[in-house]
Amino acid sequence: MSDATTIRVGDDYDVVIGRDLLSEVGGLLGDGVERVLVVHSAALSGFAESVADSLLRQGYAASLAAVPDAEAAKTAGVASRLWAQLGQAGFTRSDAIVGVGGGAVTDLAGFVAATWLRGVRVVHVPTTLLGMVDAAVGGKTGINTSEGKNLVGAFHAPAGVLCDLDVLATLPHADLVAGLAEVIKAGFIADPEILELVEADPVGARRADNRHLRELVERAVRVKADVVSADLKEASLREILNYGHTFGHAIEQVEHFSWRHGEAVSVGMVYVAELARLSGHADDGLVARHRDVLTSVGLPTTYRGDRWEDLLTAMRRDKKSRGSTLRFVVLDGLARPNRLVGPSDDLLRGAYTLVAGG
Ligand SMILES: NC(=O)c1ccc[n+]([C@@H]2O[C@H](COP(=O)([O-])OP(=O)(O)OC[C@H]3O[C@@H](n4cnc5c(N)ncnc54)[C@H](O)[C@@H]3O)[C@@H](O)[C@H]2O)c1
Ligand SMILES: O=C(O)C(=O)C[C@@H](O)[C@H](O)[C@H](O)COP(=O)(O)O
Ligand SMILES: [Zn+2]
Repeated sequence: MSDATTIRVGDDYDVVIGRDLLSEVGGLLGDGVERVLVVHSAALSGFAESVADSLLRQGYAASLAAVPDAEAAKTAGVASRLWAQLGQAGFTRSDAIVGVGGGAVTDLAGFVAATWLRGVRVVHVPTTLLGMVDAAVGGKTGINTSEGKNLVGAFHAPAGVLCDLDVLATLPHADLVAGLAEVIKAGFIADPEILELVEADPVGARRADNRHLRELVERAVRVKADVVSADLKEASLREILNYGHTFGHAIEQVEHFSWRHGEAVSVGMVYVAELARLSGHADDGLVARHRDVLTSVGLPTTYRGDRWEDLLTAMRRDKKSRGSTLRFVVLDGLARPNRLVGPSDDLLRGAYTLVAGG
């Protein structure tokens, strides 16, 4: 761990970023743990076995739980199977769960940890860029229901997060690019230096061997750590991390999760940038910068599904809504997040027309 960077989140836990770290998970579990359940996607058992082997060598009773890949992991049925496994293995409050995988797996593992015995420790080992910079950090856990994305969940901070950049070597290119959406989001809401790094070398940004990868990960994690340290339960400030997500989650829902989360958030950021411009918050230059930087790394900026009514229904279920009033995080300028409350139907549809390409 000598070359690793440690970012503290509140007074609670560390996010460790570096290389060759998979055998270090035990060090993040804390005292008194005997049993560990390593939850991982069935499609990705190699990393999970490395983690479990290192835990066994350190004397933990580690076992593996394979779950379906990607969004198929985030269901009540899968959570229920894990609860059964924990019950049969006699998991107590001094035992722990380790989530190894992308954001879908860590959201599920975190949710099961939050609910088992009303809360046991969880350590996350994110294996996607998106997981490292966003999903594994901050304690939002959850599963989907047929009505929408992340509608059931809990805030449950992890005991630690281990980001081993080496694992990104096997990540499919499209998933790496999808992770850049949340990196770029952190740039727009709080750290413009991120945007400058991506804009200076967008081709490099799309590669797992990007020489700026570690700096991008560290900067995005710092943005997230600062926000959730101040507002874990999303009373107000934390909403800024939801930039682009109202429309993004609606696309995911309407398209039955055939879009990657990062791809949908990319279009969602352009949608909300247009909404900000139409409502007098953002200027033309800021909207153009969204399209330019997202396009430059290969992310989508249009949605051509012609599903406005379905999208609107899905947006109304957004957690930032209050009663029948939709609320959006908008930018008044670069790194100047604000809220747009109750935009008119004309405004909502006007922004949709602009991301639908005409
Ligand atoms: N809790 C939060 O704060 C938060 C934040 C952002 C996103 N999310 C959630 O995260 C999820 C998206 O996460 P994601 O983008 O990581 O996608 P994902 O978890 O669906 O993983 C994408 C794909 O990459 C594969 N994969 C993962 N790591 C790999 C590796 N190293 N090598 C090869 N293949 C690998 C997975 O098997 C999967 O097929 C969504 O459900 C989203 O809602 C949560
Ligand atoms: O951590 C947060 O807060 C976020 O909003 C980060 C988002 O990138 C993430 O996708 C989150 O899961 C969305 O949460 P939700 O509350 O809109 O379900
Ligand atoms: Zn997100």
